[in-house]
Amino acid sequence: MRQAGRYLPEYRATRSEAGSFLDLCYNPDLACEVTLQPLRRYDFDAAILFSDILVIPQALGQHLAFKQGEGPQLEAIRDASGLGILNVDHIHDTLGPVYETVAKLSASIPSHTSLIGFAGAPWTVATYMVEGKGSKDFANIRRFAYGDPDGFSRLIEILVEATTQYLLKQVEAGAECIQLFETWGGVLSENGFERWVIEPTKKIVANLKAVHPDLPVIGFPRGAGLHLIDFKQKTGVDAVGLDSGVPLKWVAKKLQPLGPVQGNLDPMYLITGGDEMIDETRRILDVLRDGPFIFNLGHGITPETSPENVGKLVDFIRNYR
Ligand SMILES: Cc1c2[nH]c(c1CCC(=O)O)Cc1[nH]c(c(CCC(=O)O)c1C)Cc1[nH]c(c(CCC(=O)O)c1C)Cc1[nH]c(c(C)c1CCC(=O)O)C2
Repeated sequence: MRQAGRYLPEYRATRSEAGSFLDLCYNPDLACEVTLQPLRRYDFDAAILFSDILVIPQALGQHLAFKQGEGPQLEAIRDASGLGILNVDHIHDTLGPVYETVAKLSASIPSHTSLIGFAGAPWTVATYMVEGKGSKDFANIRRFAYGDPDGFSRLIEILVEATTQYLLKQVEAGAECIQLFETWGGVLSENGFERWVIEPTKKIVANLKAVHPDLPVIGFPRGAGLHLIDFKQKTGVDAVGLDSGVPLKWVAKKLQPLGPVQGNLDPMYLITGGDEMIDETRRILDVLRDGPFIFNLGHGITPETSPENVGKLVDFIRNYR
């Protein structure tokens, strides 16, 4: 999950030194610094590369900006006629600084800390490319995907290719594990989920494993609900990230026997804190402790999070028996 960010004063300071959020993503020294900041405070077991899932559309040639308070803005591609601006051949020209960040991190994180590289999964990245920004109803992308599946699959194929190349370079630079963020998989119909979430993820996992058979890959299909079993079995991911809504007794019975799971504290508990945060964390650990399990949040940390509560959470988990 996202662990760096605006909840930390030292992140806000480094971000203003960098200029903008994207300047920070493409500045290897400063991106390395913000990745290390939460590790210094909390000594997490893993570090996640600081970058963003939207560097891929940008590297493919789509204009991207992050406007203060408004999130990402892209020039929307609403149908297949818009795909001509995308070019997979030169993505590393833009993404080079990200690989440099990974290499720097690999040299500077403690030896007991794992380094996670990441990318957005194709469907989720495509939502921003087609909607042009964050969306509430995903009407434009569903219209494109359902109305012109062949045209839409060209976009997904471009993303499968670019994402594979991007992740292979991250691994070459020192990433020890990969997480694929499928934040918006839950908005699709049953067939849509199969075609636009499971199929492309399966291809990326196969492409990565063809070169690095032992590379651990975590899939995080947020909002996937009952699709989680299919997702785990068909895509070939090693572990599955759980959003905060997934019922854990069901996970312990049906999903955890298939492989490690990761999750799923609602990040809002890091704002509210107190006994409620500890009780909810204990519940998660109690239900999932008997199988392979990585404690995590159910979604990224928010800017309003209290850094002190993160410390309390980590202490509780470290001392849990
Ligand atoms: C959908 C998505 C994005 N980015 C990401 C996702 C998938 C995971 C999820 O659902 O949260 C993934 C992501 N984004 C970021 C990371 C880095 C990981 C880390 O260092 O913790 C990761 C893994 C940095 C970031 N990416 C972003 C921030 C906040 C930027 C800032 O400093 O203002 C960070 C730290 C910005 C971002 N990036 C994105 C949006 C919609 C926004 C705006 C929302 C906001 O402003 O909080 C796209």
